[in-house]
Amino acid sequence: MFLAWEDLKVVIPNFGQGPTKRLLNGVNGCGEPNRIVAIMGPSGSGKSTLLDALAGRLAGNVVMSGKVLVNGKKRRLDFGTSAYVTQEDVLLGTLTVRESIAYSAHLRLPSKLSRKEISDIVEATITDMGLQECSDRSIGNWHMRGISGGEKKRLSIALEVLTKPSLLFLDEPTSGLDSASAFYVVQILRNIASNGKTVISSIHQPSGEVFALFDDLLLLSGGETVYFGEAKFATKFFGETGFPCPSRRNPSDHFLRCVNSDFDGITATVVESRRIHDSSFSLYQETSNTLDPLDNMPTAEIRTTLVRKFKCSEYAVASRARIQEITSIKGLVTERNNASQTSWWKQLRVLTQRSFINMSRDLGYYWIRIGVYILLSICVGSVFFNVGRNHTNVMNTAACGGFMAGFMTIMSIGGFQSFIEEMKVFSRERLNGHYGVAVYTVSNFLSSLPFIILMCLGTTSITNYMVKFQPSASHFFYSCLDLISAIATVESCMMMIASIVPNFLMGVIIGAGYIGVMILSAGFFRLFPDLPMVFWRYPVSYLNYGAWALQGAFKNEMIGVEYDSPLPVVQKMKGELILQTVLGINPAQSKWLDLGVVMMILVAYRLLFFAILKFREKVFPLIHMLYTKRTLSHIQKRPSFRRMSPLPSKRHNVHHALSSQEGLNSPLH
Ligand SMILES: Nc1ncnc2c1ncn2[C@@H]1O[C@H](COP(=O)(O)OP(=O)(O)OP(=O)(O)O)[C@@H](O)[C@H]1O
Repeated sequence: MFLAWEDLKVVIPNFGQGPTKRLLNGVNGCGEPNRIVAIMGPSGSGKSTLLDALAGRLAGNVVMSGKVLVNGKKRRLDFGTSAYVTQEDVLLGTLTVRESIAYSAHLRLPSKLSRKEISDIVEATITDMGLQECSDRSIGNWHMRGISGGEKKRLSIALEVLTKPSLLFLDEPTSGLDSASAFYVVQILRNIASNGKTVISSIHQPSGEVFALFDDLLLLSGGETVYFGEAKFATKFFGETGFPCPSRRNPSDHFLRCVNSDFDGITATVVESRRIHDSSFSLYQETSNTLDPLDNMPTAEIRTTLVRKFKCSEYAVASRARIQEITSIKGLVTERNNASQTSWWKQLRVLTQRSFINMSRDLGYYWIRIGVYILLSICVGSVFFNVGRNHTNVMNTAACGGFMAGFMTIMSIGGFQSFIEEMKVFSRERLNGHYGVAVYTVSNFLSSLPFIILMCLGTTSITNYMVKFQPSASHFFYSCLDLISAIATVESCMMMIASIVPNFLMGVIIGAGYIGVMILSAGFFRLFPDLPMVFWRYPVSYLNYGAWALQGAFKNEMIGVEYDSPLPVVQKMKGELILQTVLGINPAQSKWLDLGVVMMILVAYRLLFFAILKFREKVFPLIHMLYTKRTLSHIQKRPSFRRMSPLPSKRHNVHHALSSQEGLNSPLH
């Protein structure tokens, strides 16, 4: 796959009077099969932004213009066309290395492959990535120590290269790794590229050995190109520009040293401390001669010189010719071999199984909650022990039911961290085209169901036994089903919140707020007839899963039961009468209707969850395209934007103004 990008600009628009911040400013480049392009630059120079722009993953608040051509055509690299390995390793920590690769293989490789064939591919990938030694170890999470950082990175790459994508993006694959692990990772990229793949990777500060493995180098500083061309000629370019690389220094260190303004501060401190230290031994004069010549020149000046000289250099001419050649390639079709080729049913089965295994191994997902629920049921059971059928105990029964339902639903927030982790894995896999949104929303529900059933069976049996609610099997069955539906509803709602706010704290606040409103409005603490008419009664109590679930539970417990009466003339009071007069609930309406409504709300939440994921995927890019068009037409009118040209000469300025008009008017995303 040939990828070329021309005059790429990424800006954060400023609709006020301030300047528009440019993250990338007229960047050109290309990637070809069998070659690795290394994107280097100091921190904040725009490496990740460039990768995101090329892969079509830019954040919603930025605007991009320019051309990205895939095999000579302007097209989006969307789901499944290429693979992207993010800087952060987003993995399910409870799985082993082999399991992770195997599930990924089953999710994406063609259904027609036999188990044996898939297993052979998995084993070959493990060997290719050098993961044999840790293949049966868990990846690790908050309560489990797992594999090392380098192994995690190789696993992240393994998961993306399983389907042999033609184009691979990697965002700082060696960050946080020691030099040996970093070399190993890049060596693997070298092997991938050598098999005809195009590899584009940002990299922070590679060692000399690692640098030698790259074919092309794109050096960025402040969003501008300092050098683009063959990596081996970069040293020559720096030498010709007046900044030769000292033989003792690793070339990549030297390039970064020239363009990283952070060194100015460090250099000043080093020079000063050396002066103080050496002068005390009268050696200052001698050692100051050994200082780097770069120490005497501000980085901004070096950078400007390099950017200017590169634009007029033979290296820029050569790379422009290469880009031209690539953009004029005709007749090559874009492969979509990275998208999943597995049937819907197989994906559902594999995803449900994987999610179930993850939930069963992650203590925080359900096990801790199940433990807390059981303890709580024992406590509530002892407080309301054998509550009895005296009319004075009617409110006790109601309080016990309300407390259990309220507490059990609000505790769903306990699983929020795990919901967010799973959503992150989903987002990564979805962007790389592993499976569809529908299959995910269904599989996540199916895998959580056994745990919710176990949780509700445990608590209902303890409370029912201790409090002595109606003992018959059908009543027990109803209580259990009622609680299962209520909890599954809240869990669906939590998943939905996790899909909107990927931030733990915000998610918990929003989730708690939501459940709080639902509990308060449910008549848990105020009876239905007494709820204020507007808002709490209409519409909230009707939209509230808790109100329906509790109403059903009261009917289940009280209909058909007689309570001792406080009046001497009437011996017994029917449960139906108490329901109507004391709790304001209509006994004529079946308890199964209440249960049905809770289930409908549950389905509605799952559908909403699906709709939000779909919306993000389909409608966001459209909204973003309109936003880009509007923003570009807005900022182009501003003189401050037009004035800022990356090109130095007058001739270049005219040419650039024309070409950028063309590019800016045709936003890609
Ligand atoms: N969506 C965004 N909104 C606001 N600022 C952004 C956005 N994306 C990037 N930036 C800013 O753009 C600059 C470049 O960021 P980028 O992540 O591309 O740098 P980088 O070279 O990859 O840095 P590092 O090596 O530290 O990862 C930074 O100052 C960053 O804060």
